[in-house]
Amino acid sequence: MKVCVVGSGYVGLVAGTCFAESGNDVICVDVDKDKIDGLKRGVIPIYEPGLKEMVLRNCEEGRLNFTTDLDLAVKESLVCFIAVGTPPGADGSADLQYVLSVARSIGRAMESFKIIVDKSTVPVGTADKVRAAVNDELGKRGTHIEFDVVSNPEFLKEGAAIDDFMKPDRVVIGTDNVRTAEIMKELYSAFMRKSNRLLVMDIRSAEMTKYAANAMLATRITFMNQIANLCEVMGADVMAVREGIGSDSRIGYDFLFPGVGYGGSCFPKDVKALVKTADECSYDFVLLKAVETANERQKAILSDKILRRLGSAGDKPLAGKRFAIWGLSFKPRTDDMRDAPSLTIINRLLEMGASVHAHDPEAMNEAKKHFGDRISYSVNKYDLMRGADALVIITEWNEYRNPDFDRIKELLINPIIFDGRNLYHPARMKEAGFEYLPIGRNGNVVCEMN
Ligand SMILES: NC(=O)C1=CN([C@@H]2O[C@H](COP(=O)(O)OP(=O)(O)OC[C@H]3O[C@@H](n4cnc5c(N)ncnc54)[C@H](O)[C@@H]3O)[C@@H](O)[C@H]2O)C=CC1
Ligand SMILES: O=C(O)[C@H]1O[C@H](OP(=O)(O)OP(=O)(O)OC[C@H]2O[C@@H](n3ccc(=O)[nH]c3=O)[C@H](O)[C@@H]2O)[C@H](O)[C@@H](O)[C@@H]1O
Repeated sequence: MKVCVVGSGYVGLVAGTCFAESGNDVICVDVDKDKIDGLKRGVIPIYEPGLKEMVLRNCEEGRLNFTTDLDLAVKESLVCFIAVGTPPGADGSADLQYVLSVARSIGRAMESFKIIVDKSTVPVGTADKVRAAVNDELGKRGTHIEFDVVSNPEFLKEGAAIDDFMKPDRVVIGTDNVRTAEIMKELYSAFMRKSNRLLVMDIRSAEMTKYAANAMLATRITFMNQIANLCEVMGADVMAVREGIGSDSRIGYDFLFPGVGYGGSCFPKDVKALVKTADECSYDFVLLKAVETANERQKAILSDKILRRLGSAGDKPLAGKRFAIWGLSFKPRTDDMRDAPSLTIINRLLEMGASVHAHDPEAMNEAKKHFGDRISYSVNKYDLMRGADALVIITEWNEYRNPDFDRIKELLINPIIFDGRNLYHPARMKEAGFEYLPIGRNGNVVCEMN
């Protein structure tokens, strides 16, 4: 099938590449000329495991192409995906300017029947706006061409994007047209081997499904963060509690890891957008508003602990203190720093007068865009600890899981570790001579917890 994907970011590039991998002819479009020029030379603009190899292979075999020429891509394709950003506007609602601008461009370019698929995360009712924008452009041209608008939200996770796309738990197709549903089923058939859960539903339900999924996951994480905070005061251990509740098949173990608050390009903005959608309909979504507030507080948990343990009086209570940071990206296996908790935590440490020295396996270039030379960076994860007052763990990269603790103890001024991701066993850290401050753990757990 001939497919174009407009927007070659995390979602568009992964979707386009996976569609090419399953034998389709795909053109990925972007307005960013540098990005497209780079992709043509095999330079992948993001870090996503497995993506580079797959892009190179499909380009070489001629099924995957890159262009800034949207007109040409649209003319040559039956299915046109919109996969551009929907960032939060000033009031928290999803900013649809990029989606609607692409819809207009498609309306100006199309010469035959098209299936226009909205893959960006968009509020309920956006498909109607896309349809109106395309019709408006066709009207300006004084022409009538049939087209269909489909909602096909994406559920991939960064860091596991290819696997999530090729082996999805489900694919959601929102359409009111049976023939279009069949074409979409054919396009996705290669990915339906793990589960045959291709769910065809009405467009508005498909649009809502995406927000409901992200809001549910954000709520679940927030719930666990609050349980962890309570465990800490009550002397319980949140990792034992996780085992205890996760074993109930109605609850399950996934997405119950407490930490420094959820971040990333989607949970924060999608929770905000859903609250805003509800507000616009005069529905007070109290639960999600509380989730947002609780998550903001959670991002301050680590810096609050640091302040309590190492702070002094005055308006710069951490002046003269030096911190080694492990992990900058919002989660492991990505270089994405959009809404990363590390931004809040590090800014807070800097405001309190501390100096910050950071390591991340992939995100240091991204971090430089945010912090510039206000912090220093180290490609070696131990060097930055020399003379530091404590180690602060923000992101759970695998390479931090079994470090050389003797070396850490030698380098730090104080053997203190503030762990925002509960990577180590508290009892063992105590034996090793560390003062270990995880999230919601008491160190009395005798058995190993996963
Ligand atoms: N990042 C993720 O893990 C996921 C994102 N989503 C949703 O997918 C959408 C896209 O997200 P990302 O891929 O992360 O965004 P991104 O920011 O990585 O990529 C968007 C791309 O669109 C391009 N673009 C903007 N306007 C354009 C235009 N008029 N024509 C052509 N290209 C244009 C930009 O240059 C950029 O390369 C958002 O709605 C997001 O909420 C959904 C699931 C997962
Ligand atoms: O709409 C999106 O963009 C995507 O958002 C999330 O994916 P992503 O943001 O890539 O990453 P997650 O693994 O979901 O992590 C999000 C945040 O939650 C945090 N998290 C996750 C899981 C957990 O148990 N605890 C926890 O604190 C992570 O550290 C991270 O900050 C969803 O998981 C995807 O299904 C969705 O498609």
